[in-house]
Amino acid sequence: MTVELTGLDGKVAVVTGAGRMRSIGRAIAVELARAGCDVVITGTGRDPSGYPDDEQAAGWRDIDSVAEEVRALGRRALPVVCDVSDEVAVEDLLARTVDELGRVDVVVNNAAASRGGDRVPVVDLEVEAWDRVLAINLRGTFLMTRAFARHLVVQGEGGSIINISSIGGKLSGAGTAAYSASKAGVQSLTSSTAKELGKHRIRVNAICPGVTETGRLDDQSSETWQAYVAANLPLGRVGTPQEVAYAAVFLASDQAAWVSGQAWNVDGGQLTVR
Ligand SMILES: NC(=O)c1ccc[n+]([C@@H]2O[C@H](COP(=O)([O-])OP(=O)(O)OC[C@H]3O[C@@H](n4cnc5c(N)ncnc54)[C@H](O)[C@@H]3O)[C@@H](O)[C@H]2O)c1
Ligand SMILES: O=C(O)C(=O)C[C@H](O)[C@H](O)CO
Repeated sequence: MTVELTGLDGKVAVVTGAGRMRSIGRAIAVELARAGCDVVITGTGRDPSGYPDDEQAAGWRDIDSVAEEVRALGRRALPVVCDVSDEVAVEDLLARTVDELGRVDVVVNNAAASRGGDRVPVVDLEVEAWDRVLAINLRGTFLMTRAFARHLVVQGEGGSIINISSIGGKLSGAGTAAYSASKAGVQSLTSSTAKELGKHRIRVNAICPGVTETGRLDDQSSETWQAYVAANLPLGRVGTPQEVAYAAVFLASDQAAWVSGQAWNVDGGQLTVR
């Protein structure tokens, strides 16, 4: 017997932070399109906080290529520049989605940043770095959830909100305080909103990826990396963006109709039940 994932044909999905080729957001956008969704792909083209790095600019670079991949699968694609930490930009994103694609069914809050807060102990952490990471990862997920959940409630046909957290939100490491706190906050927000929105048949879940092979891993030296993998990953390898995307497609589908409020580790077995 084959279990076919259903309920996504002709639905509209929004995936934030999907404007890079080697990324989890791009893989989710493509797999949702393959499952039948039209997809709004968002990325940033600027850094509103003026933080000195190219993390935001790079988030827009490949957005048209990702949109082309979605169209090649026979689905509509709408690429939009949107900084998820900006309330007005998020409201504009909702308006454009509904104007141009007519509805919303699936929202994937994937956009995130860590730079400035990476490998910095709390005693050395700049307030600006803390604020920036929390603004994008947690405030951004809140703003997106609030705007799109309001619409889903009025639309009246249920929906699925999927928040990309991290195992780092469950297993806070030294030097990752801002990022880990933001991802733990995303899990807490997932729990609250799942309880509030269940009566509208809106399901809210988090996915907690472990180390996944995206552009973010480019600066890992191979020796350190092999040692990390050997010590921490029972399956002996890091994950692929597509493997995280499969979990997102399942959570978006009708086959996950009774799954809500969960924070699902997709991590090669790094975190296990206690
Ligand atoms: N790669 C991993 O090992 C890993 C592990 C666990 C969790 N995650 C999570 O998976 C998600 C995707 O990560 P990725 O590895 O594909 O990295 P990524 O950096 O390619 O993806 C994050 C995207 O968010 C975008 N972004 C940053 N600030 C934004 C803003 N203000 N508004 C809108 N978009 C913004 C970035 O430009 C980027 O395109 C993130 O939530 C990340 O925390 C990744
Ligand atoms: O969230 C990320 O970017 C990760 O790579 C998750 C890490 O595996 C986790 O923080 C390790 O403790």
